[in-house]
Amino acid sequence: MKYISTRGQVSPTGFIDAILMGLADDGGLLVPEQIPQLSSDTLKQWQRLSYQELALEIFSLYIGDEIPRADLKKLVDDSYATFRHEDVTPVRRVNNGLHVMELFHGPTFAFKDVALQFLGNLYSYVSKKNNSIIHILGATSGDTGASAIEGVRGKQGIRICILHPHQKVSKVQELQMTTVNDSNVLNLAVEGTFDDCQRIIKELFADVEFKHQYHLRAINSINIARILAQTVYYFYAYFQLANQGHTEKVNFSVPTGNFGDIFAGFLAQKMGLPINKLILATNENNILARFVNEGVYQPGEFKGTYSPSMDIQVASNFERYLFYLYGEDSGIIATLMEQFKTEGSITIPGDVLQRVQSTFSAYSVENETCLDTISEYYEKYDYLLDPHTACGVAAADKLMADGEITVALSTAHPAKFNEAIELRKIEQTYPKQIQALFNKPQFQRVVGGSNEEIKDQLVKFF
Ligand SMILES: Cc1ncc(COP(=O)(O)O)c(C=O)c1O
Ligand SMILES: N[C@@H](CCOP(=O)(O)O)C(=O)O
Repeated sequence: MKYISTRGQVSPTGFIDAILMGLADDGGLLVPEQIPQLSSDTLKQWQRLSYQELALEIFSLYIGDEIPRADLKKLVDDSYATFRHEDVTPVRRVNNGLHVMELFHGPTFAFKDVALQFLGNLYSYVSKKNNSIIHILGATSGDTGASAIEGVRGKQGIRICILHPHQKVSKVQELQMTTVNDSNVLNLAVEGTFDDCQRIIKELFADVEFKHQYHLRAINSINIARILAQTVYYFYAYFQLANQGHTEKVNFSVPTGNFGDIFAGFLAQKMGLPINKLILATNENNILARFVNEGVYQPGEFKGTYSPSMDIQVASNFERYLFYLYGEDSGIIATLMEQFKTEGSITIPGDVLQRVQSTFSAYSVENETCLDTISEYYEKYDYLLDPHTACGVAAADKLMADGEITVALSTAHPAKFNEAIELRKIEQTYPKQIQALFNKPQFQRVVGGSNEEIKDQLVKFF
């Protein structure tokens, strides 16, 4: 399998080079040259596979023989051995129409572990095998950072620097990142928003000379490995339901910020998974919901919400979706992204919007609705939702039709976001791994948001 850029100016490249490249060198995003197509026979054969077996099959399609199968199997097995649930991403029935897929059974209690345990091990494998230098630079609104650090802390040959918006992540997220005292980890708390952090790292990755000189690698969902790993659980959820006799198409409701998770669902659908609608749920930072409902992609005003990990205006994977929406025409994408840069918005015509709406429906969840949903599900079903998951569940309740089955992605454990939960006077017991964080010293540097200051920190650290 080769990987190409959404902007068409990078020669097709193999899987490992694509992972190491992260952001494409022309500023676009890497996508597979062809999306593998699965027959209904293959889907049937995969229906009884374990999570690990399924991951191995899906990764093999995208990696080919670049990694020997036995090595890939070991990478997969090691990556999911750290999960606390034997099904890795179990699906629970909540009521007749709604099932919740719990993606938070990994080491940092968020869905990011599913991909970042794998990517951490993959980087370690590549570093040893090819003698590559791995200097990771990432931006986080809280979960990616903690998960990426956990995936590589203490690993030989790897250093990681994570930018997070100072005092705009939850207390537990901050502790998960900043109580790590391994010498290969640097936490920079940026005075600004997540969008500022993401813009800085994208600009540093786009400075190809700097990127190559310091061997910068990505762990955010601009890295195609993240998307591929997140595709697996859509299949696994569908198979878990099929094994219970639900063979009809299902909806997936996805709390969305950077458009990585829902893009993984879109990719699964393009591979042949019988998905009805992808329900895109945002919080009050609703650029993507407005796009799906009105056809205009234009950042609004930043709002701090109860689901801080989705406080995102500019979605880094949106370009990948536009690429498929416009028939894989990299010329159009380069023009649209240039237009977004200069004019600050993209508007699509009515016929294109109809295509968007045949795949997605979208709902923007207000702060109070998010809390109401947490209270309602706790009281009615004795099930505690984290505020991000609550956005997905609220959107599913609003948008799914009678008789449909929807899987809502539960992207984080509620213990990570007690700031929201306690507003509804719900008392939760923290898992012991989270409780233990409160007694540890923190290590982070608070920095301003200029590229030069960050560069300076990186040069000293790497
Ligand atoms: C808990 C949680 N839910 C949902 C999201 C949104 O996912 P994505 O950015 O892939 O759209 C994030 C951040 O990525 C998150 O941390
Ligand atoms: N919500 C994310 C933001 C970064 O998203 P990514 O999927 O591109 O890594 C976070 O928790 O950091």
